Amino acid sequence: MGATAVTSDITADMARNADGDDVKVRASNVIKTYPGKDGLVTALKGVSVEIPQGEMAVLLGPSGCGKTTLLRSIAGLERPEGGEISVSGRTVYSSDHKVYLPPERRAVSMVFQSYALWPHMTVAQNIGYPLACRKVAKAQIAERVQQMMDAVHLGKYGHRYPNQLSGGQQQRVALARAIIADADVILFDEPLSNVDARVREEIRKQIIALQAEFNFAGIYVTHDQVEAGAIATKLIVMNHGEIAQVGRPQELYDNPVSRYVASFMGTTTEVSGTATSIDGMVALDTAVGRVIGKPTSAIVDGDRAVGVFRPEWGHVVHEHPGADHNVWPCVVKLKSFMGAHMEVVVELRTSSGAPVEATVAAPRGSGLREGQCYYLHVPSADLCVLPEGEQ
Ligand SMILES: Nc1ncnc2c1ncn2[C@@H]1O[C@H](COP(=O)(O)OP(=O)(O)OP(=O)(O)O)[C@@H](O)[C@H]1O
Repeated sequence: MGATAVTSDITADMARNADGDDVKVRASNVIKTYPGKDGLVTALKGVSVEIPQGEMAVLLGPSGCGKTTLLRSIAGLERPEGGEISVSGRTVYSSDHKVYLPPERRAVSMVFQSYALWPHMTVAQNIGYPLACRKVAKAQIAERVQQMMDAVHLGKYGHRYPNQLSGGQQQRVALARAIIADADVILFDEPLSNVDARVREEIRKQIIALQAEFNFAGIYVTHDQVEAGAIATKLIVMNHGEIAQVGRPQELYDNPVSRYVASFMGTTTEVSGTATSIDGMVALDTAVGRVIGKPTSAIVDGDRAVGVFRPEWGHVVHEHPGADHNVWPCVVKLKSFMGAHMEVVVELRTSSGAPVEATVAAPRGSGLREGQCYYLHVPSADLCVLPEGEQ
């Protein structure tokens, strides 16, 4: 990293947002490029995020969308070309004011995918290391280490070395080490991708419990939508170095503002058409007839748009349900057993003759048969209408 100009201001007011939250990380208009084979690659195109105390922000998106670059820029492991980053109200990076604080001066802890434990140190020594660096008294370190080992259920493993632990246990040591330092902010770089599914779920629950106990602000990178939904209080979906949408996981699932976010958050069926607005709702003229839904992004009359719904928003029924909108005759093409429910693919009749397929979740025992005719009903209050745009 280049020369280090250090001027940082700390003010309590800077850390409050308009809602009065104590903002622990604020990134404003962060730009980062890398040299690529065919010129510069812009990994972050002016990204802004705000993470208050006690929130777990999850950066979610496909490979290459810029999640790790944003996390590493906040940690100080990457140096952006533009924008501003503050941690607990202190400017740690500013392109305008030529501020760059190195990682060790940013009051952030980090948990890596690779655990990054010292192999020659015991579990207790690894966990106590941040306190030993600060020259905390030995008796106090021993007490805090025991407390942290108990918190991550490794109370009896203090004397072991990392190579005598499973991957999941090693990651719990790394977690304890990150938390013992009392950092306001803990950054998690895909911490669970090296552990198996069962252990992953266990550690995920432990991270949630530890955050409730220690009240740090977390930023967590993953490309696993299920993991993101389970752990996030604030989900940040990224796309090509930009933020596509921010909100609680359920908001993004129920009210995506783009087809990209809709499909990234889970299975969708899409029906495209031309929009006309009616009383706050939008009607689409489509190949399956009129589709009515709620606009979750700005749509004006005449726009090309898509009606989007999730499997569990649709109902495949034997008799016409009597609703005025969004009822279509259909034929069941395929039924798959999914454990808690059946996934049913139905084909809808269209004016053009080209079939439209929809995926619907049906209760087990609903008696649907492949090849038989039914009605598909999607309540208009659930169905989202989104700009056709790019996916
Ligand atoms: N050190 C580097 N040198 C050159 N290009 C890089 C470097 N690091 C990242 N990039 C590029 O920047 C873009 C964003 O990468 P980044 O690693 O932040 O994405 P990501 O969303 O974290 O992906 P993944 O989930 O695969 O880790 C990609 O196009 C990547 O190829």
